[in-house]
Amino acid sequence: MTEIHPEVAAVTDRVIERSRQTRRVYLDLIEREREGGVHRPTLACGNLAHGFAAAGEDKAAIRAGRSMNIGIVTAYNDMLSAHQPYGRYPDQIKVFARERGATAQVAGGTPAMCDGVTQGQRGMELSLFSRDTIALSTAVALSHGMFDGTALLGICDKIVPGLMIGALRFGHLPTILIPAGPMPSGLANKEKQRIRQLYAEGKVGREDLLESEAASYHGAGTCTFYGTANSNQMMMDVMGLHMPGASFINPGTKLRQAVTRAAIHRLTEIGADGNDYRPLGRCVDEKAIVNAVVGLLATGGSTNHAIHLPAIARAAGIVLDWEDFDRLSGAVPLIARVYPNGAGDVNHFHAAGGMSFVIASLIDAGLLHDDILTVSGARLRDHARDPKLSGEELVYEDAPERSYDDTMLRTPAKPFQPDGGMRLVKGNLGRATFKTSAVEESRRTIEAPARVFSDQDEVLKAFKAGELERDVVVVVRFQGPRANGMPELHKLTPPLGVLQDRGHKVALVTDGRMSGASGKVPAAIHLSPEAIGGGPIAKIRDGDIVRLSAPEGRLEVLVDAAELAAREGAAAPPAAFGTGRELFAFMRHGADGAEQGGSAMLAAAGL
Ligand SMILES: O=C(O)[C@H](O)[C@@H](O)[C@H](O)[C@H](O)COP(=O)(O)O
Ligand code: SF4
Repeated sequence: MTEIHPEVAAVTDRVIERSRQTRRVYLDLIEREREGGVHRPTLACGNLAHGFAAAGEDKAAIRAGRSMNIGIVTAYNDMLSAHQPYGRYPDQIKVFARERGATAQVAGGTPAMCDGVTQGQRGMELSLFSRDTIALSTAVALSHGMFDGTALLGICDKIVPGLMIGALRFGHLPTILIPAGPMPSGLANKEKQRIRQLYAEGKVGREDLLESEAASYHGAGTCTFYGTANSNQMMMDVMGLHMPGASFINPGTKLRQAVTRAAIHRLTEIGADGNDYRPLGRCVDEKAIVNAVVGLLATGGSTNHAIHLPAIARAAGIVLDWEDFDRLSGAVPLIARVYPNGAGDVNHFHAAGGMSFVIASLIDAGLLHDDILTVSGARLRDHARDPKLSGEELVYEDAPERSYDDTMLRTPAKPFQPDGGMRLVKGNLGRATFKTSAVEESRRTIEAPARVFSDQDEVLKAFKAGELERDVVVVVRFQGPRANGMPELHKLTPPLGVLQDRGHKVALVTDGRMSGASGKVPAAIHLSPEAIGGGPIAKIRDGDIVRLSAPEGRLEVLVDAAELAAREGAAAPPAAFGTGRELFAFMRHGADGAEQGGSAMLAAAGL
């Protein structure tokens, strides 16, 4: 087995050391929950009878309590193309559970926001907090205490993080993630992006744009860009929380169903009453969390995980910060280019070798921890195998030695770039995330006059009015968790991309977020401290020179320190009403920083 890379080992030790106290508290909690928590055998008759009243053919087995009862937590809805296939999963899962003498019940559902539907709309201001709403819904579902194992049905952006945060508070239960897979490839993402830029320039009309979008997002399954949803799949793979090869099999295929079936069968084998107990809270340890960061950096994954991963880690008593990301980014090379970091999409990535290639390459280079507690029972290296059907039977084959497509995949020895796709930039404005994997090298240092906004729609208006036709650092503030819920500002990508393509030096600096599908425009995002509460971003004025540089790890406004300190910060826009945003005011008021996960829920819980 390859020695673990010294920097990966050092960061892992740093996380273990920093988390020692909180991790101890967490492990004690899940031990108490296992020993004395709310369980079917300890429920009163009235409780139990309510729990199995509608269980039909499973009633006797649930009542007897001699086999695993799986709690399904499902984020099914028709809004997310990725989650639409889940509508039929619970009935299938019940059949698969019965095949192993177990039972399954839908413990509860969670909301799931499609960021594609809300992108650029008011709903996006609920997006980040929908993650914590999902965590709360997961806790409500599992609080019934009827279950000995958990199956989580969720794929997209905040849904996997929310399900994980909620399920980790029931971390004494064995838990498996059940993906549904990407939609088949439609219109190429780069062509979609080209039509969007033409529309932003007024060169094509709404009908042409809609036609292009509908050809790209054309069916059931996850969107095929490598955004937050597909980054979630990769992370669950390298954390060992999926069955091997589960992530990128298309929905509605026999192979997809076979892997789901194998996942449920496996779940019935890792319960507390068996001889291979694998509780979620022990699977998600410091090594698994570091693996998720390494996988994210090596594949150019979504910047949103700079926010979600610290939140997931906190739920397991683990403290992860942006220095960890930055130090790992210096050691972990970029070995995959999937749109927006390249031309191909996740279907092409999967066909080119996909996660088998990534897991094998990173473990063999000592960059991933191989010795983690996987749900499959195998070492992580053995997850680098491809699921196939032999007749009706699921078999795993060694990934073929591929003359892999090196426009999509490279080995760590010959990477696309020597360092991972995500850097920490800091200076007199605070700390921010800068994703470099989709930004041309020549654009990773930008110094230009600022043009300051407090609203993304104002940026679009200024673009349309021709006010941005120059070298410019667009500063959009009051977009942090406590201001307006930290929406993604992905709608700014096409106009800023147009300016960039016209030869201007362009960058974005914001305390908000971008989509995992954003890419080509250099951006310092998640800037902390945010404008609300006095972050220096509130003091930047039109014309100030702002410099951001990924190679230098710096983000600065070039204004004399005394002058900057003497400036009054801009006033925050009024709190938003409408589209339900007022209902989330308590989450805005209590949210902590993006680096901690931007969560009022975790902050108030003392986690
Ligand atoms: O972080 C992400 O991956 C995004 O939130 C993604 O889920 C979102 O839906 C994008 O908006 C889709 O991309 P388009 O908006 O470009 O279609
Ligand atoms: S990937 Fe984004 S746009 Fe696609 S279904 Fe998921 S949330 Fe919606």
